[in-house]
Order: sequence, then structure tokens, then C-alpha cells
Amino acid sequence: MASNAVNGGSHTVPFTLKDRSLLHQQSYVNGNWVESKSGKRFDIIDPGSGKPFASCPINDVADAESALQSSYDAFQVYKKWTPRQRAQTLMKWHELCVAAKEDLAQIVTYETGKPIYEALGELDYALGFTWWFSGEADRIQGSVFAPSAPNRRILTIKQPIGVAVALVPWNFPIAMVLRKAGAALAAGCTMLVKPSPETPLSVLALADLASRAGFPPGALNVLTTDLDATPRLSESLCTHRLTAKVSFTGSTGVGRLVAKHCAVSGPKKCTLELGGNCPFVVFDDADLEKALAQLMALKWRHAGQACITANRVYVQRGVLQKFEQMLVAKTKGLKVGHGATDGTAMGPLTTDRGVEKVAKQVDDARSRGARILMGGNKGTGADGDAKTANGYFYEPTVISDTRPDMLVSREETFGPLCALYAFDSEEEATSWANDTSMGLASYVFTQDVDRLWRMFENLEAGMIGLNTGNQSAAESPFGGIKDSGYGKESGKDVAVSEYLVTKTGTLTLGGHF
Ligand SMILES: O=CCCC(=O)O
Repeated sequence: MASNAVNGGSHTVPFTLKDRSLLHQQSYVNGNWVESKSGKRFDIIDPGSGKPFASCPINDVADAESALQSSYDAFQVYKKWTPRQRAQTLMKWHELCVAAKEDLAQIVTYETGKPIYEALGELDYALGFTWWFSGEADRIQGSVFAPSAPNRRILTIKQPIGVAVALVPWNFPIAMVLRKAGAALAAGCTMLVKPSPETPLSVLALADLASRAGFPPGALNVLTTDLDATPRLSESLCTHRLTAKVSFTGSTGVGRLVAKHCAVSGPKKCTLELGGNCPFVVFDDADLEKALAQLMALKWRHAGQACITANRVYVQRGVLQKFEQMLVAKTKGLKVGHGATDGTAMGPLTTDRGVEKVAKQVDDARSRGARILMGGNKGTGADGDAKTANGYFYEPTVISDTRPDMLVSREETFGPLCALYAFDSEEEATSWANDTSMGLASYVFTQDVDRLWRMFENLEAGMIGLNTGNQSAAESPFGGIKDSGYGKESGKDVAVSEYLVTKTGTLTLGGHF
């Protein structure tokens, strides 16, 4: 494949884009492509090869002020746009992203490692958000209330909260930005995005398309930075006087810090989409083929690196052996390799830290007596695929006889490790599924409708998959409870209202009415 040489970068990008101008290696502030004040840059690594292929500016505390000032100035303009104008511009952004889908998917594959077919799937999912929020923009409404006192009238209007900061993860760099920015821009807010150090290029391409769609300069700013400067830059963005709201997706530990920064500098409104450790419960009356197909898609999606992936798979004892065999047979058929190689079904992990975490959980489970049904080693991708030589691979791994004292039971894995547990009764499954501080998503498979309904009510999570492993969609409110955070993204009303304030007007009338 021919390569693109890129402005401002010292590396050779290993892929070809139809629209080469979508590839940016500078931050985007106030409609300009800019370096950081220090002029320092960091490398972007292809996880499939372990090699750097691009670079971006390291922004630090000193860069926050001018970027947020630009977001604030843009807010003074953008908040006056009519909802119809915002909806039309969101729809234009949507159309431009649709036209650039293949280019965006290539960038996602090289930054995250996920196979091209999955990157295209992420685009389809993500484009649901621009579509959905362009519709929501036009439907933001206040209310009029019946008064308790004579001659009084009470009404509310909804207004955009102001400058929003988005701290976004690397696992779904397009979907997470469109989910947050779609809601913010629909509400009339401007947004400053700090992408994850692993995936700035995807986000910069989106900012370029937003500008082409006609959003004013400063409406969507992007400040890139590396792993080292991330805590400092994030703190300065959260605590800045011009920031009105923060939306964060990532770990519970960092989420607590974000909430603290928002509390001490405000209090400011924040939305926290945090970690998972999600249970997946299969009863003996379930359609096992269907449960297996859903588990395959959910668990191996982006090599297990989704917050809502199945972490603990509880299977009723009578069908456990059969289910183990079915799962292992299907998983053995997955071709692991570089995301850009034809036929790859599972790519690498996005970071080498991720590989170490999976290795630690597998070693811990092995030493405590878990059965390793397949995998259990660091890998190098598909045999003979030269592109994967130094990539961040771990074999798809299935273990059974997993117990609650093992690391994999207590913490989110975020990698290609599927842990199976035997259970006997509904009460046992429910209590084990809920035995975690997390509460993002849970899944249950049974053909008994009464049980399905009971589990829906009794499982402690913000989202419950009922005979499905796929519950992410623009129209569905997304968000967790317990240590998985608070606030909802996507869905009707709830997502946009995270970026709105309700202003109450009380009017006393002069005469008798
Ligand atoms: O990893 C978190 C997001 C996953 C999703 O939106 O389906």
C-alpha cells in the first residue's frame, strides 16, 4: 500500500486516505492548526506493530488558557444560533463523516489496533449520534406550570450551560467524541476535547469535518497531549474558570479525580462514564447458540476493550460444559492479526499496559486453580504476518472454574480474557453478578419471561441486556450506577439535558386573571 507523508510529522503514515487532508498532526484551536507553547511532540504508536507512525503536540497547563478562551468566545456566538441552525450544521457534519467513513476507519484501525471491519462498525454506531443529536437540537423545550398563587405565571426555559470539556478514551475514539460533542453542540454549548494520547488523529479528523460543516471557529477545539502531561492538562481544563461542565469516559480512579476537580473549582456539573466488570448470566433454559453468538460479539469486540464488555460469565452448571466447548470451538476460529490485514477478526490491545494487565489476571487465575481452556499467553498476532512482529498482542483466552477471590473477578479486565463461572440458582447468579462495586451493564439469557423481568429489576447496573449483548445505540440512554459513574449519554432528552440549565421565570401579573 502506498504511504502518505504528513505535514508536520517526522514519521511515515502507513496507510492511504482518499482525502489526505483529513490527517492532522497539530492541535485545533479557534479554527487554526497549532503547536503547543513548548513545541514538544509525542509519538502515536500503531499497536499492531508497536511502531510510531505519526506525532502530535504535547499541550500542557500553559496551553489551556488560550484554548478555553477561544471556546468561551465561540460560545458567546454559538449560543445565539437557532436550534434549527444547530440541527442543520450537525446534519452537515453527519453527512461529511458518512462520506469520510472509510478514511476515518483507517485512522481508527492504526491508532487503536481494531480490525477494519470493527472500525467501520464503530463509524456506523458513531454516526447514529450525529443523526440523533441533529434531531434533538430542534426539540429542546421549556415548560409552563399551573401556579399555586393568583396572578402568578411560572415558566422554564432551557439554556446551554457554557463551555464543556470532554476527556475521551482511546477505545472508541470516534463514537465517544460524537456522543459527547453531538449532545453539547445540539444544546448550544461549545466543547474542548482532550483526546487520549493513543488516538488524537481520529479526533482531529472529526474537528476538521466539523469546521467544514460550518461550526464557528472555537466551537470544537482539540488539545492533544501525551500520557505524562495528561493529568496536569486535564486538571487545568477541569478547574478553569471558563469551564462550565466536564464529560469524562475512563477509569473509576480517574473519574473520582475529575469529580474532585469539578467540585473544588465549582461545583461544576460533570458526567462520568466509568469502568465496567460486567456480568453475563446464561441460564440452562437459554438459547445457547444465541447466547454464544452474543457473547462472541460482545467479549471479543475490540479484543475485550469496551467498558460494557462481559467480564464475568456465569453459566448454569447443567450447561456449563457444553457452553465451554461451544465457546472454545468458536473462539479458536478467530484470526488474530494486524487490524489492517484482510481477514483479521481480532486485533492487538491498544497499549502495552493493557497486555500486562491481562497477563497479570491470567497468571493470578492460573496460580489459584482456574482451568485454562485456551490461550493464556502473550502473542504476536497471526503467524507469518510481518506487520505484527512487535505488536501488543495477547491470545484470546478462555478460563473456567473461576472464583470470586481471583483478580479477574474483582477488577475490570479490558482485554481478551473470558472468565467462566458455574452457578446453580437464580438467587446465586444475581448475588454474584451484583457482588462488585461497579454497575455499568449486565446481561442475562433465559427463555423464561418472568425470570427475565426479575433479573432486569434485580441486577444492579445502569443498562441490562435481556437476551442480547448489544445495547449501545444513539436512542438508548447510556450510563452506569455505583462506581461506574453517573449521568447519561445518548437517548432522548437525558443526554442533551446534561449540557443544559433550566431557568425558571416567575411572573406576577398586574390585574385579576
Ligand atoms: O467502552 C465504552 C463504550 C462502549 C459503547 O459505547 O458501546
